[in-house]
Amino acid sequence: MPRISPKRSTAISIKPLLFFVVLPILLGILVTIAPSISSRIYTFIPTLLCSSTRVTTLICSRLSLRTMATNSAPYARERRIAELAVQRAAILTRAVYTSKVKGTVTKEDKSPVTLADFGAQSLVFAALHASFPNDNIIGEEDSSDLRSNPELTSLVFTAIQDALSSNEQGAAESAELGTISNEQEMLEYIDKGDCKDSATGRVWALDPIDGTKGFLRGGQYAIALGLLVDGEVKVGVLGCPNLSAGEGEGEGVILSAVRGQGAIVKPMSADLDSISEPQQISMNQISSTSEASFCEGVEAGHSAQDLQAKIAQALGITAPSVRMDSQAKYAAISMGQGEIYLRLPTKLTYEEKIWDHAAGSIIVEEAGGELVDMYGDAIDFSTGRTFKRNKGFIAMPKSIAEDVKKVVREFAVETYGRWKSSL
Ligand SMILES: Nc1ncnc2c1ncn2[C@@H]1O[C@H](COP(=O)(O)OS(=O)(=O)O)[C@@H](OP(=O)(O)O)[C@H]1O
Ligand SMILES: [Mg+2]
Repeated sequence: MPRISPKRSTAISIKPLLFFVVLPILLGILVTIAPSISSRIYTFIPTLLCSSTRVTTLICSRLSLRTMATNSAPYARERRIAELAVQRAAILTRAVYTSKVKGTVTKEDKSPVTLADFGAQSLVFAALHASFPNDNIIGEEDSSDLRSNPELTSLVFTAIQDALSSNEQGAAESAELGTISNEQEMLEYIDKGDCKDSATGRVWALDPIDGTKGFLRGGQYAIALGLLVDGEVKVGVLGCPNLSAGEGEGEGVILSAVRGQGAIVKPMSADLDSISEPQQISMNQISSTSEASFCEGVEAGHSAQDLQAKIAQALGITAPSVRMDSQAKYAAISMGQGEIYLRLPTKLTYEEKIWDHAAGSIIVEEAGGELVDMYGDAIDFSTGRTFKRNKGFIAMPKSIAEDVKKVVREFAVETYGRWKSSL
């Protein structure tokens, strides 16, 4: 039962008194003296309203001018901090890859995690906390494997200190990106990613190393960071240390996108703040599915490769699939290095993770692509840490989207039936 506060019950008891006694007296006085003052009241009230509206408008316009001066486009600051945080995390992951000790442990779900996953997560969360302390965060890792392993904890902390000292930041930048002073603080940052709700407010989703198996074998991997606002991805940043923007370009790219503003790529080693006109990226808007090449995951346990091969054949694709770990697949097709990404489930009980798609999805969409599930339905990012309304993810350029969706839907219905979410 809702409780009535004492204040509210007093208000109820004096209401009749106000209504039946005080109000008639005031009305009486007003009627008597109205002829002399009513005209003044009637002109005073609109004047008051107008001037307060003008003051409000003036304040608002001053504030928005200031905001525009420092932050010319929506989410400019979020994109910038996310890019810098991902770049700093990549310094750590690259250093761990070349060092002998990777600190690999097996998680409860049997997947590997390395000291680089923990270090990257801690660095990115320190940056988000420094710049956006009120935002929520969903992160793949937690600190439980570290808290029971002091040796690994110390290795992660050392890797973080090395990355911080080799990242040549100015004082202002390190204030924006935060630092990590001791092991306890590092563990606390790692555990900031325990948010469960992705439907309301501002929520960042991070995979500190997407494609950990790819990372370990020297293949593709990605540091993937997305910002959701009320369940919709608004900003995405993908750091792909082993991917190139094209022939003759160096290895290592950072892709980013803001909803409605297109997608861009920058060299990973660049001074990101000094790039005033970054390179826009766009998908190949081919006219027929038979011209496409398609990407899929390396691990046979992560997507139904046999079914994907049949779908490719039905689409008239003759080129062999390009197998690649991580969201580098989204990055590759967004830069026109391939056209279609197929990820159909090996079992319907597996729920795809929000951090495995948040950043990649917006980059593909802003590069002129479409991302839907295997039945052609929109992807719903509002269901928490995992996707509860979608199975099977497909991405392609808009120009061939209708044809691809039709074929994939037919195979999906035939293979899995019409899966229904329990939500
Ligand atoms: N059964 C199953 N089905 C689908 N996806 C799964 C499955 N098991 C794990 N994962 C997630 O796959 C993430 C790696 O995806 P990839 O695209 O790199 O897969 S692949 O290795 O290239 O096949 C991997 O992310 P990381 O753990 O960050 O590497 C997992 O989140
Ligand atoms: Mg991961």
